[in-house]
Amino acid sequence: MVMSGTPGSFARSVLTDRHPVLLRQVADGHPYPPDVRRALDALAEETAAPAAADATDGPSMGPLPTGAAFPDRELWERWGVAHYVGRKSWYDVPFLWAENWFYRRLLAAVGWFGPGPWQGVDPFAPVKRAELAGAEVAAELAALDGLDALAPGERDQALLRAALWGNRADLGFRLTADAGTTPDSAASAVLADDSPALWRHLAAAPPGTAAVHLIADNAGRELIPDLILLDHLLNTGRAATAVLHVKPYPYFVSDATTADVLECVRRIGRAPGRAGETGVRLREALGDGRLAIRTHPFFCAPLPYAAMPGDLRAELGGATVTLLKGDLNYRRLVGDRWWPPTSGFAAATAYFPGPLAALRTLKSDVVVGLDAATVAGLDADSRTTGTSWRTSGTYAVVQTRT
Ligand SMILES: O=P(O)(O)OC[C@@]1(O)O[C@H](CO)[C@@H](O)[C@@H]1O
Repeated sequence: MVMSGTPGSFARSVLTDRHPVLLRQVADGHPYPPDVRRALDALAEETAAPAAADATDGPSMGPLPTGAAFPDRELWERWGVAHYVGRKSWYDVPFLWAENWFYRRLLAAVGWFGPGPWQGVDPFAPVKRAELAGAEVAAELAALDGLDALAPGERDQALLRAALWGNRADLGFRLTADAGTTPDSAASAVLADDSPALWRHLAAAPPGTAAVHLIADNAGRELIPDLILLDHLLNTGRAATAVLHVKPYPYFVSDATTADVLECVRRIGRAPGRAGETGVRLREALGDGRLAIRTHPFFCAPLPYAAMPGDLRAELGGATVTLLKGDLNYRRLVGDRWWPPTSGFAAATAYFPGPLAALRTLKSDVVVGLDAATVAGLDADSRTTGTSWRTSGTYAVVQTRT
């Protein structure tokens, strides 16, 4: 199990380096009143790094307020709140637990669940909005015009790759990315690429039957290529229906919510050329139900997908394929554990209720399904550069179990 406070680990650095920066960014993002600012400061203090770099003690994880501000209490109780909250230090719990409770507490601090005037105001909206208005998004949408020049197979692959590398545009990752950790495009590589198997699997579905589910990760520059990929699958008949699973509330900085889906569809539709046409089709597909949005609460659980509840299991079990986007979904898919990187992907995901494909850039320590020679080469490179190949965002995987 990856723990939150292991000395020198990536997980610990998320708590000690990334979370304080994020709390400051949230406080600066909206003109929050003094009580919200005090609550954010209190969360920063409670979660601050222990004085010694190898210590895992410190204040225990604090509770949420009672009553209306904690409408999801029952769920969190089911997810294990009694084991950790009020009992364990932030640095002495599973990494997944620490991160998820942190984001849930952050939402409480800013009044997301209300009641009150800040109810439903996304604390991450300012950064999400800035990204959507940026030049990168405009350029990526304009690049769609070039797709006409490609052969159909190349077009498929270009759109899949866009969705894959879109995962690099994670606003949480960029909170602490610096010159030493900014992904180097020239060195980027897909370390395991099962995309041919994914395309074969989709082609094998009887015409007009395929249901493609996509468990989304980040909004903005990741969600746009995800939506474009889903439109492409619908438009070319490889999917009869598509289901987009997003978070029920703002989470992990830039994770997509329903509001973000609508913003992205609007942004795509406002673009000239092919992108604009895609935006029109996406609106139609949402309107006629070929593209559905789901917001299952389990997507905000501090647990691996092996623990998914029966209703979600049944829904994903009916998918022709489920595409899982991003790093956090990958951690939850294989279990947040120190797997040897050469462990089998199929074995780690055998419990999953249907065919699946993980599209993920590597931004945390967990990985499976790599060959030994690749791992040896990457380890040697990391020793030379001092930057871990597992967390730099330089590498990616497309792994399937069909
Ligand atoms: O899931 P994503 O957006 O690809 O990545 C999220 C991430 O960068 O943020 C978390 C740390 O804050 C980790 O789970 C992971 O490394």
